Amino acid sequence: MQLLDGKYVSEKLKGEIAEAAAKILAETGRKPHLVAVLVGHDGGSETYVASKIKNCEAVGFKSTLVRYESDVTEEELLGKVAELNTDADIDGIIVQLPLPKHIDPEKVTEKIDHRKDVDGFHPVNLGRMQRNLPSFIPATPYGITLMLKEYGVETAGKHCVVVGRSNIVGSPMSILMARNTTPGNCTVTICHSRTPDIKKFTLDADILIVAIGKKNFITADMVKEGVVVVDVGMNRETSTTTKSGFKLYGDVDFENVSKKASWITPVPGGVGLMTIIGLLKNTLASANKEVYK
Ligand SMILES: Nc1nc(=O)c2c([nH]1)NC[C@@H]1CN(c3ccc(C(=O)N[C@@H](CCC(=O)O)C(=O)O)cc3)C=[N+]21
Repeated sequence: MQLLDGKYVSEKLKGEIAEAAAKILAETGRKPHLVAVLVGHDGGSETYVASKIKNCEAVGFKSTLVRYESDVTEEELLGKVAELNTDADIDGIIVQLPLPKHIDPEKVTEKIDHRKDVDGFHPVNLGRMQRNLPSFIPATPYGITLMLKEYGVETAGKHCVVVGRSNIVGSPMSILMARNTTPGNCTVTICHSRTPDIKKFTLDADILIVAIGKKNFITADMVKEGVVVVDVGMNRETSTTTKSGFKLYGDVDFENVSKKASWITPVPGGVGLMTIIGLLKNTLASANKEVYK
């Protein structure tokens, strides 16, 4: 088993991103600027947004955190997004998901100017990605492709099984792995809650990407020898042994599945760290007007 090490890859790519940001600063006198909007106090979201902000600062980006209480109205939030859209100093806007039930995430996602949509969730970006046109690619799937590329994992002609069909991971991931790109050119199967026998598909996977949100969902009997495993699970449980009071678990029984895998991502230290890199790279591309003029 070889580790797909998110810590190693993310540190390396952060170095490259920091160099590019320094170049922008030298040439234009400005820094790439990300605005993150956080609604409410959900522990996970707060941690992830804090990590995004911290990493922006680490690579020389400007970042702004906009906070609302969970009783903010949809109207107020949409108004804020409209204001951020027209602010010329802002390159990227993300609204952290999930949002409280009274706010429609689709409305918020579509309100963000697709030219500043560094989460890559806007329908324009999703459509452009599917057509292999320049676009912002959702941060987690983007980070996963960067990881596979860094380790030179072969994907062409392989059977890639994606477990989960969410808008932010499973669905865009399946598009990326089927595209005529590197990584890509896979035969892709998407499994979800209505797939009667998921094991039948996972057992045939050369590459298995799991984003379903259930601790230890993938066990060793569900995979074949030599499989490449990407664990997108971020299952937080309270813990008395960690200083944060939480412990993070993936969707894969790492201890046993790793014995059969050729490559595998750990949790933490895998995909989560690469998500940050995807976001930073999108923000950099926006500042450089690489996707939209
Ligand atoms: N609009 C929006 N964009 C997102 O990109 C988005 C979102 N909403 N909602 C929630 C998910 C989740 N997410 C993570 C980011 C970083 C880590 C991360 O840094 N993980 C570290 C450690 C985390 C820890 O220890 O708690 C790791 O896996 O090693 C994880 C998860 C972004 N998301």
